[in-house]
Amino acid sequence: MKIMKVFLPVNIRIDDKKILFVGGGSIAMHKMQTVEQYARNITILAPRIDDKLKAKGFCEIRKEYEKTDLEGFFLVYACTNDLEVNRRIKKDAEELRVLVNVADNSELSDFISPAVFKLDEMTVAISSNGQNAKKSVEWRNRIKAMLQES
Ligand SMILES: C[C@@]1(CC(=O)O)c2cc3[nH]c(cc4nc(cc5[nH]c(cc(n2)[C@H]1CCC(=O)O)[C@@](C)(CC(=O)O)[C@@H]5CCC(=O)O)C(CC(=O)O)=C4CCC(=O)O)c(CCC(=O)O)c3CC(=O)O
Ligand SMILES: NC(=O)C1=CN([C@@H]2O[C@H](COP(=O)(O)OP(=O)(O)OC[C@H]3O[C@@H](n4cnc5c(N)ncnc54)[C@H](O)[C@@H]3O)[C@@H](O)[C@H]2O)C=CC1
Repeated sequence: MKIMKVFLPVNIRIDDKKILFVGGGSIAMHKMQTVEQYARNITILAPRIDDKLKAKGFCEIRKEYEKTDLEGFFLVYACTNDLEVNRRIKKDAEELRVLVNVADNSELSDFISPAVFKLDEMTVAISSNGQNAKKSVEWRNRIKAMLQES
């Protein structure tokens, strides 16, 4: 029998760590909106990077992914539109002990992204164990509205 995936909620320290996004399209942009509220040491690696991502001024590497690109990174988000490349990133990251999020497959991910509301030092982070992202967003929005009322 296949074991069900389980994700432990943790707050992981990243101020002294490097984060890599492989792929610079709409999903990378989407994830960046949360990550950039916490991290500055971000690198985007892709042959083509969307203008909106470029405007953020993070480090850019304009090339196709290869295994050595992972060296020195703590977290990697595999966000290319090539599912085979995303799987290769997963395999390489495992070998190099880099924690990986595979945008198209939470089953292959070491970590997933919760729905976040941040206000100064306070954070609310909602997850559905990767099973119902829409519901996570809905809960986050309700809690956010409630907090903004009070
Ligand atoms: C596993 C995970 C990815 C990961 O992190 O690995 C995942 C997977 C999937 N998302 C899907 C759909 C959508 N996801 C969003 C948006 C967000 N998704 C996020 C997280 C996660 N989504 C992780 C699990 C989190 C958890 O545990 O709950 C948020 C919270 C955070 C972030 O991405 O940064 C971010 C809100 C950002 C914000 O607002 O702040 C919207 C738009 C919306 O609702 O606004 C749609 C509807 C699109 C539409 O219907 O058009 C589907 C398709 C099936 C389905 O419809 O459910 C899958 C399944 C799959 O791809 O396997
Ligand atoms: N987790 C989620 O919530 C969702 C995830 N997805 C998945 O996210 C992935 C990305 O989708 P989009 O951002 O919309 O695609 P996109 O087409 O906007 O961007 C793709 C990016 O990948 C880059 N890329 C392609 N091949 C590469 C390689 N060999 N090395 C490095 N970079 C490479 C491109 O240059 C581009 O920057 C897809 O696999 C899709 O299935 C899609 C919807 C929801």
